[in-house]
Amino acid sequence: STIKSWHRLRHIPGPPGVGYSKWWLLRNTLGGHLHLATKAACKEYGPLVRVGPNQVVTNDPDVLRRIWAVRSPYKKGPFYDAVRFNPERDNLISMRNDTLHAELRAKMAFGYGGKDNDNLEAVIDKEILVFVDLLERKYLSTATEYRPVDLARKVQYLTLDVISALAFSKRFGFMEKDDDLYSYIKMTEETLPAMMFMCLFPWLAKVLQSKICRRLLPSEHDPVGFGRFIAVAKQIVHDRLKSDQPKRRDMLGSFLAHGLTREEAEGETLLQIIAGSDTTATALRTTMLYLMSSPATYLRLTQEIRGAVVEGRISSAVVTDAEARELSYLQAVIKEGMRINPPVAGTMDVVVPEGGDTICGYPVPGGTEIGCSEFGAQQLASVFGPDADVFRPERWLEAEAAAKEGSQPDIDRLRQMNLTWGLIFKAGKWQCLGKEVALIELNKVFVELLRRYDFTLVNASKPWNSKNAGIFIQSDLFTKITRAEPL
Ligand code: HEM
Repeated sequence: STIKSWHRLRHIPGPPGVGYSKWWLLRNTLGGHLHLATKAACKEYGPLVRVGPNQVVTNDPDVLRRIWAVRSPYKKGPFYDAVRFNPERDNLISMRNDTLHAELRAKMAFGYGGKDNDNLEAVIDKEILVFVDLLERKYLSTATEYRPVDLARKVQYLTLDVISALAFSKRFGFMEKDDDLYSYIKMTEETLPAMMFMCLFPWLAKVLQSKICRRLLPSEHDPVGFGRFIAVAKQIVHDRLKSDQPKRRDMLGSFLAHGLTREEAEGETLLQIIAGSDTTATALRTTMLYLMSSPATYLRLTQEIRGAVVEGRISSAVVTDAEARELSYLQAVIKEGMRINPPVAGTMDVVVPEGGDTICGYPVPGGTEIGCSEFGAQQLASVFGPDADVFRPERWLEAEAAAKEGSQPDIDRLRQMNLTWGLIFKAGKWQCLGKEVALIELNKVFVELLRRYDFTLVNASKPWNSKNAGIFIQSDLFTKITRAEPL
C-alpha cells in the first residue's frame, strides 16, 4: 500500500521521501517551523507541492480562495479531528460537516458582527487603558531606572482580558494580576504542539478522545492550564443561564438569543478565548518587533500618530476605530505586520472532493488532503513585489496611489494584494468570525501605545522566541519602554 499511495500523487513535485511517509511533515511540525518549510518548498517546487503520502500544499491565492469558497465542494479533513477541545462535541473550527457548521455559524454571526454588542469599542477602550496603567505602574524605564518587559507575554494578558470582557462581560483580570492566571498561557503553549502532532496523525486524536483514554486529555477537573479554562467556560455559561439577563447584549448573550444550546455556548466560549487571544497577540507582537527593528518605519508611524493627536484628529482618551482607519500609514503597518507573520499558519487541510480536481495544472485525485502555505501566499513576489520577504508598509501606499491613477493593471494588482492578504483570516465558508473585532483592537492598541511611549528592543541579536504550532508560541520579546519625547 506504500507503493500504491506513493503512486497516486507521484506526478506532483515535492521534497524527497514525502511520498512514502509523513516524516517531512513531522520533522518540520516538531521543530515549530512547518510554516517556513512549506513556504520554501513552494518556492523550490512550484505552487502545488506534495508534502506527504496523501498531502499536498499550495501557496496559490486563487486556488485557496476557490477551495475555501462558500459553495466549494471541499470539506475540512481529518486534520480537524485533533482541534476538538471536548471529545464529545465539535466547536465551530473542528466541525467537518458543512451543513452543521453553516447552521452554527449563522447563529453566531450577529454576536461577532457587533450588531448585538453595541459597546464593543467602549469595552476594548477600557481594557487598553488598563494595559496603559499596567505599563505606567511597573514597566516604564527612566534615566535612572531600567525596567525591561517581556512584551510578548504582556500583550497576551491584554488580548485575553479584551476577549473575556467582550465575550461574556466578565474579564479574566490577567492585567491586574500581571500573571499567567491558572498557568493558562504556559499550559496552552505546552498543549498546542501535541495538538499539531495529532493533526498529522488524526487516528491518534480519535484514540485519545475515546472513553478509555480521555483522562489523558486536559479536563475541567484540572486545577490549572487548558483544562481549567474548560471549567471556566462552563461556569460562565452556567452563571449566565441562571442570571436574570441571560441574553444581555454581549457575545454570549447574542449566541444564546440566537439559539445556541448550553453545550454549544460552552464550546464556543472556550473557542473564543483560544481563537481570539493568541492570534491578536501575535499580530501585536510581530508588528511591534518589526517596527522596533525598522527605524524609518517606526519614525514615520509615530509621526503620523503623534501628529494626529496634536492636530486634534484623535478626539478622546482612546482613539476611535473610525479615526484610526483615517491614518493611512498605520493601516499599511497593520497589514504589513500580519503579512510578514500571519498569526495562523497551520496548513488547515481540506479534502479534494470525489472525482478529483485540477490544481495548478496537476490532476489531483479525490480524497487528497490539500493544505495552505500561508507564509508562502503572503510573501509571493508575484503579488507583493520582488521584496515581498521584507517588512515595508510603503508597498501598500504605493499600490493604492498607483491604483488611484486608474490604470487597469494597477487596479488589478491592488485588488490581488488585498484579496491575498484577506486569506490571513481564511475565507469563504470558514472565514474568521473575529476579523473585525481583531482589527478594531489592533487599530486602537498601536495608536495608544505609540502616542505615549517609545519602544526599544533589548536584544536586537536575539529579539524573541517564536515557534509555530498552528498558531504561534512567542516569548521573550524583551523591550525597554520610555515615555515618548514630545514632537
Ligand atoms: C489577527 C487576529 C486573527 C487572525 C489572523 C485569525 C485567523 C483565523 C483563521 C485563519 C481562521 C480559520 C481557522 C480554520 O478554519 O482552521 C479563523 C477562524 C475563526 N476565528 Fe479568527 N483570527 C483572528 C482573531 C480572532 C478573534 C479576535 C476572534 C474572536 C473574537 C476569532 C474567532 C474566530 C472564530 C470563531 C473562527 C471560526 C470560524 C468558522 O469556522 O466559521 N478570531 N481565524
